[in-house]
Amino acid sequence: MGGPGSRRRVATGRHRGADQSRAGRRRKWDVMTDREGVALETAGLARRFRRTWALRDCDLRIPAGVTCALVGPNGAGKSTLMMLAAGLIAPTAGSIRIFGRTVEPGRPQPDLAFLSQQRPLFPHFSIAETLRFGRTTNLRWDQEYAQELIAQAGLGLDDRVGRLSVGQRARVALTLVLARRPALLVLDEPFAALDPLARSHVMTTVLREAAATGMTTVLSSHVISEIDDLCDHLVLLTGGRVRLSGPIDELLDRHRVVTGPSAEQDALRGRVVHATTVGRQTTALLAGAAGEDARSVASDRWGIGVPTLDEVVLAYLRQDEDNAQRDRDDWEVRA
Ligand SMILES: Nc1ncnc2c1ncn2[C@@H]1O[C@H](COP(=O)(O)OP(=O)(O)OP(=O)(O)O)[C@@H](O)[C@H]1O
Repeated sequence: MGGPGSRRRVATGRHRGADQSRAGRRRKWDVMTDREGVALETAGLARRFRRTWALRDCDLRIPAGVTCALVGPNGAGKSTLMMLAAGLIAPTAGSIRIFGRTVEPGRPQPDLAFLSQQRPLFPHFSIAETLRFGRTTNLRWDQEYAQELIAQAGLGLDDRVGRLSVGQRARVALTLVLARRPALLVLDEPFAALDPLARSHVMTTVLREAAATGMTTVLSSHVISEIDDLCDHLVLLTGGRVRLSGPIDELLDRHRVVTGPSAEQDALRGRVVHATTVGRQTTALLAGAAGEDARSVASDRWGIGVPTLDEVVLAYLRQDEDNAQRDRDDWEVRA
């Protein structure tokens, strides 16, 4: 298990200078965009669909330049947050700002490019026609880069979109958003339905762009192992609320996973996010416990380690599940 210090994410400084010539060429697209500071900020953001609150009390800050994973179970509000950021729907309450500018629903946002889960493309268009469509419908468009990405994908401009594989279509759809040179790229489940090779191509393309230009990326996914290598920032949504948010290294450092005798687990009380007991052994995720600090609540009979991202996310999801079950039981007792 690597400690927090050993985690070095690909999207960070190490690869920033990877392709200086390309970075230089791209600087013209940085105009009018503050890539320092905060990329996305929400205050009391909420969205209701009829009687369902898809998102509530959402106060978030995603710094510029990070690659941020938006995770959470089905129906947690991930797509809703992304659509609010893209200005495709209006908030019921609160506000959302992209690089300091309040998002006004329906107004174009040249700094942001959003790719929805459906990856909308016209099947009867050739790739050349698809790129032409991109050029005419976007305020900012880098045709040279679009063609470069299509060539990298091994595709021809005459290829018909309707005859492409799911993975190839994903790369055309990604080209359409990247050629807009966004300062903030928002991808809703970009790896869904992709085989491992196609997934890796999509990841590499996004990382290269982020490394060369400092682009901020927010992407949703259900597969933690997928985002673990790719992202340096995490937002966990459950039931329309932000459950965890921050740099992944810091989140891991604020938790410890402990394994020890279940007879002693009362000593951990107050720190446990979630515990699982099998036989006489308990494994628990402790919050707010870094290094020696965890030793103050767990005796020498407990093993203490830095959790994986998977362990942290799962513990919070299980805690929510347990709380929901407890609420249901309370209702039944009262009824
Ligand atoms: N257009 C809509 N009309 C009614 N309810 C909606 C609409 N869009 C979303 N919802 C509801 O809002 C909640 C959040 O949905 P959302 O799609 O944002 O979740 P999600 O985290 O993206 O889920 P998934 O991982 O399944 O894509 C759900 O309860 C969903 O049913």
